[in-house]
Amino acid sequence: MYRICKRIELESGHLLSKHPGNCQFPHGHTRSVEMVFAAEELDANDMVMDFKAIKEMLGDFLTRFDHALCMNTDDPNYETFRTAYGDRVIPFTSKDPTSEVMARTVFIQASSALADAIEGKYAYPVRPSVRLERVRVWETSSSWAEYSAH
Ligand SMILES: Nc1nc2c(c(=O)[nH]1)N=C([C@H](O)[C@H](O)COP(=O)(O)OP(=O)(O)OP(=O)(O)O)CN2
Repeated sequence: MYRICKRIELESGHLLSKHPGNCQFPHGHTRSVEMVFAAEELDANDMVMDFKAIKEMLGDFLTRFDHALCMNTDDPNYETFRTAYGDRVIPFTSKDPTSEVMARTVFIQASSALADAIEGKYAYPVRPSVRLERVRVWETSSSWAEYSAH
């Protein structure tokens, strides 16, 4: 099995409304998002898929999180922040934007983008045999969360 990983870095703010400690207050992280794709065999270019394909598929989606604030829509201040900062406040419906929740959010988007890429909707071709293995979100240099299909 061959595996490749593309890492994208984001300056990302959030607050964890349910957290008992300091994480309930707005704060920021330099997050790394790692996306791992796998295939049994390499393609005609001796790749699982081109790294550039991953950026093409997911770059715009992830850029939305850069210099943005992720918030639980149940937070009592959500509407105030949203009114002040518009789409720079990214809603998480009744969930805290923990690393675990963000990893699952990116995984779902990456699964959908991979299906589109296999159908030929992007410039870089991707074979049907390529699969998304997991998404890992680094919150700090010592903490990460991962989401995978199994
Ligand atoms: N399972 C999770 N636990 C925590 C999350 C999370 O997303 N998932 N998030 C936080 C906070 O956002 C916090 O900013 C990060 O916590 P932590 O890794 O403890 O950060 P520190 O910089 O304080 O880490 P140290 O290694 O202790 O310096 C909290 N928990």
